[in-house]
Amino acid sequence: MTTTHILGYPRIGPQRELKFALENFWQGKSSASELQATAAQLRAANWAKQRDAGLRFAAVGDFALYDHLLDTAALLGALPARFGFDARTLGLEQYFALARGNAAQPAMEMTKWFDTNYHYLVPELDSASTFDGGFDALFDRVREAQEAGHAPKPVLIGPLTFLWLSKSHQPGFDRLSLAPALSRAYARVLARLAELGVEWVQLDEPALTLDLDTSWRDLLPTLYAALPAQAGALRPKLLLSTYFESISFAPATLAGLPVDGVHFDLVRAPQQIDLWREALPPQWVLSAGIIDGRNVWRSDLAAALRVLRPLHAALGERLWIAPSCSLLHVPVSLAAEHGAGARLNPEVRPWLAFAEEKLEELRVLATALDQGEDAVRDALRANAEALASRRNCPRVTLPQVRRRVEALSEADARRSAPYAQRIAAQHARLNLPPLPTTTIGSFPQTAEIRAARAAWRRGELRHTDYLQKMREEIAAVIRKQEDIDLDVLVHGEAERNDMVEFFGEQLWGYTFSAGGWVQSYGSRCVKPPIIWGDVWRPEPMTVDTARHAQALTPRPVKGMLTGPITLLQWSFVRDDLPRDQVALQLALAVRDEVSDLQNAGIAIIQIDEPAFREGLPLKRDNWPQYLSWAVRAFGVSAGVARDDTQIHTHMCYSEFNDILPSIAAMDADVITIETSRSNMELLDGFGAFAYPNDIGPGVYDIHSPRVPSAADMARLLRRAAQLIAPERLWVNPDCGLKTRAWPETEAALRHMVQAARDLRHELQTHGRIAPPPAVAAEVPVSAHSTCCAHDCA
Ligand SMILES: Nc1nc2c(c(=O)[nH]1)N[C@@H](CNc1ccc(C(=O)N[C@@H](CCC(=O)N[C@@H](CCC(=O)N[C@@H](CCC(=O)O)C(=O)O)C(=O)O)C(=O)O)cc1)CN2
Ligand code: MET
Ligand SMILES: [Zn+2]
Repeated sequence: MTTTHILGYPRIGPQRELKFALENFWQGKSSASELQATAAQLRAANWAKQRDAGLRFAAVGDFALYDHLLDTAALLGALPARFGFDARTLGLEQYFALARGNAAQPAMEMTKWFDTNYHYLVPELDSASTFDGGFDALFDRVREAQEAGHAPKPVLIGPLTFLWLSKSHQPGFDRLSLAPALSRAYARVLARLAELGVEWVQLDEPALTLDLDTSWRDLLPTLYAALPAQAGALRPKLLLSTYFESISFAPATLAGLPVDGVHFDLVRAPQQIDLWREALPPQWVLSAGIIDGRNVWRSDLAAALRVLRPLHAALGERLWIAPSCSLLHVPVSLAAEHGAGARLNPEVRPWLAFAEEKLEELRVLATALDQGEDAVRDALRANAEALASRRNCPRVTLPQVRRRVEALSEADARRSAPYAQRIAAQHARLNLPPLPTTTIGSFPQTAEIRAARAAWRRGELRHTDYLQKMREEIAAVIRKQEDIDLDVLVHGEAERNDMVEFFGEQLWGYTFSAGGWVQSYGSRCVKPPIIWGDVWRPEPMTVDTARHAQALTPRPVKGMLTGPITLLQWSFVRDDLPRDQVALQLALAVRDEVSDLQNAGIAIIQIDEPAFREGLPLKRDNWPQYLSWAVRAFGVSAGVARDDTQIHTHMCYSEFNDILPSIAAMDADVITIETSRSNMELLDGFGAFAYPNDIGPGVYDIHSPRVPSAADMARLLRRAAQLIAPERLWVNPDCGLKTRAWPETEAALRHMVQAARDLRHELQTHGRIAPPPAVAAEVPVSAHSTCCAHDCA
């Protein structure tokens, strides 16, 4: 029989049960045992689903209360030393302190998992990291699954990926030196799993798909050296699992590792199978990741069978089939998308498969291989019909949209004058002081705002009443900003559920689930909208709101838009059109909005691109192509702005230095970026590269409720002023304030305005800004940048 399995299942729950259980626990509204009971129920339900779909194994270890990389660090006994915790006795309070910070320590750093919108906690290693003795939860989970009658297949981050994603802040320490100890720790974990009767373990090694340098490539055998060569008493069989790209190592290199099979992502990198078909070691299994784990489209089962049949003929039982990667990245089930409250376009619904439906696809594929296609004739026919209805749907392709994209010229993607000329026109129009202060767009999304939106969606609040409430909220934040004395205001984004979903809801070619939540980090989720057809903007999306906000104040209020690359990156995107084409369609929609905003008298328009870096391909060879179309798409959206319309962009969560020339080529008049967590280190790159336009380096971390002092922020600004000419410097927080509460927001902004005032005074009196005083031991903020700390509590 063909083995079917999954690399992991969503853990948030069909109704986001885990989110609410976590937030209740953090707020003291429920006990630890209630939280653990919810978690156990979710695991039991997930395993039952896997069994019902005929999967051979139940994935174990894919579930985590906060993050699975944190769980791996705990399992290995490799917790950040600065917390002083013993992994063997890790309690819930300590676990969440690592994830969210506590009074003594900022949280572990959080960053994006490869090219996804999932964020993991970055393990911190140093020369004292020993990996001896970790947290035992994984073994308990194995027993839990066994007791429920399942065959558990534990899922672990493999040693190479673990070490690659870890960081060390100890000067002069190279974490590569930890490889032998880490290898022994994995050997111990595997031996314990073998004792529990575990047959197979999946070691996730997505780092094998990256362009690693020689020192990292050479490390691979060392990292696997302590694992016994033969699967037997001391270790279970090992499936080396790779995803998101093709494996960057030659088959001969991997063939020497003591593993028993390999998993390939055949959705992102189907061509790699040709190389491996011949080279697969004779005892290994080949796990074909044939169903898209990153997107929501129903698979083409006939096409999948065309790939699988020859593999099945050649490999027999050594062929396994699976989704391309963990199903963590897709919503749980389409079951919630029927009946009352459903928002999905009914025409599009049959074209989709969320996690639960993907399990069923696996069952059909395996049955077709084992028993012949007749055994699943009806399912295959239904699949073919759904695909045909998608292919032939006249609403998917819109000739007028295609023509508009084709007609785009190079000039359309550029502003008509160079920055120097534009900025002069903008200074004349805006008349701002030096070091102008602003914020990134959103103000706290209060429970009241969300409740009003939920009531409106349920039909309990009339639309006009909802709109009126949002207008009142906007008026209140305008007054508040005037009172704080910010120079460039924002309307606060109260009316937006999410910066991507909000625009998707107003664009043609998009549809939305009612409950299609995907975990972004911890308890925070997103509901990515779905692009199924050609995109265009039927009418203005933000102009009324922008006009309303601007009418309330003489100060400039920024028009606030999400850029084409972020709209693309944070949506589920159609797979029947190249991404660059979808990006240009989105860019035209944003361009139309920019045009309408400036015609309505809005002088400053921000086009957010926080996902610009995230969209960068995993392999460097593919960077130039992406960067070229991504910069062009941004250029198309901004290119319509007149000289005296100031275009801002905003980026966060990014390692920008790799792509500075492209950021410069976007040619926004002002870029605001996240830098405070790295103590302005990020700005070194902008300084060295001589970034040409205005910059607002974030002066305070919005991920933590901590209120920085004016002196803290002045110190960062002084650093920034050494790298960027003061006349090009703006003063702003790192990112939007939607996850914060009002008291700390107001306090921090008042300090920020004070810091700007002080330095402005110094600049005007002395003609320069002095460097920051040398601090005896400057706290390396970057060493422990915080994450969502306390967001939800
Ligand atoms: N798409 C996206 N990706 C991003 C970011 C982002 O802002 N958007 N920011 C970065 C960090 N990631 C983040 C991801 C999520 C959230 C976040 O705040 N998520 C909220 C949900 C936001 C939302 O869509 N809210 C909706 C729906 C809220 C909701 O759950 N409503 C309840 C009922 C409402 C109530 O009574 O409270 C329901 O539907 O059941 C709204 O405001 O309308 C959450 O998990 O709590 C923040 C940052 C990177 N990636
Ligand atoms: C994740 S970037 C967020 C930008 C958006 N304008 C906000 O302030 O929330
Ligand atoms: Zn941001």
